[in-house]
Amino acid sequence: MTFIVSRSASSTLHVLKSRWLSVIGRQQHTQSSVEAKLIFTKPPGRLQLNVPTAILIRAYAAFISMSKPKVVFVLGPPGSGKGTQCEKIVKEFGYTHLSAGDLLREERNREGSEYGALIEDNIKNGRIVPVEITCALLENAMNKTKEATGNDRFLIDGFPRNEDNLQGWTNKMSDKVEQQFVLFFECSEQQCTERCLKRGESSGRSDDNAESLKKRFNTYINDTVGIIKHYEEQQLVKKIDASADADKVFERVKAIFAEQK
Ligand SMILES: Nc1ncnc2c1ncn2[C@@H]1O[C@H](COP(=O)(O)OP(=O)(O)OP(=O)(O)O)[C@@H](O)[C@H]1O
Ligand SMILES: O=c1ccn([C@@H]2O[C@H](COP(=O)(O)O)[C@@H](O)[C@H]2O)c(=O)[nH]1
Repeated sequence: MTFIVSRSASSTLHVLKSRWLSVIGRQQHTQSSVEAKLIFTKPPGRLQLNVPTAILIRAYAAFISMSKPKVVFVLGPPGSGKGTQCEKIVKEFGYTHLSAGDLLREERNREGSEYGALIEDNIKNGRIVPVEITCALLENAMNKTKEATGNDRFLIDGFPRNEDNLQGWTNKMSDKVEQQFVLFFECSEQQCTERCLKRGESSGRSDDNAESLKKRFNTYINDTVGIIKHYEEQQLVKKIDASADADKVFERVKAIFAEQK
């Protein structure tokens, strides 16, 4: 018999966490015939339950999966409206928006960053920064958000963009997160370029110019499209026509998020 004494039902799973190793460490305790005694000691009453250990193990497995941050990747060509739609999703559905590009620009601007020059060189030329840098920035931002706000649902905007990104993320993060789906904004090069050039009149971005945009599109076609195909093969992609105005596009986005539990 395993005794688990807990102040309340809600804290029981946390108790289970600390007991998990000792429970599964002994083979006979994984048999469903072996019972664990759950004792809730929260006043005013004292509730005692006998629960098969196998059920506790399943509950704990569910708890572990529930407690993994949920991630939606947001992909599409430069200027397709990823950032614009992410802001709307944040307001309506309570996700935290993490733009890989914004995190890289922030790191580039950070005084003393050893990666500043390398990041700027890549951004200006529309190339992809090595995944070790981007993945570390993303993981750090996820942890900080979780700690500060408790929110563990993330829109990761503009990542993964190439094979190096995909491999690096898979190796380091795939066991730590629950991948919900990939939102893919489809929009023509001409329309996206027009949007970015217009944005360039005020954005101050070193890559919102015709020369950089040509390079960014080449990278998108040569590298990122393959990543979207990879997720399509896994039936993870939700494709959206992003050529309409932002509110119309959001109607389509909303329908996708509304069908998530
Ligand atoms: N549906 C839309 N119709 C017209 N303009 C849009 C639409 N969505 C976004 N924009 C404008 O286009 C520009 C690019 O949008 P946004 O920054 O959201 O795209 P993005 O995909 O995040 O771009 P990037 O990958 O280059 O960061 C912005 O100036 C934005 O206001
Ligand atoms: O995962 C990423 C994301 C971005 N970059 C670099 O930043 C620029 C700008 O990205 P936006 O998403 O348009 O803000 C992009 O062209 C890359 O150079 C990256 O390397 N890795």
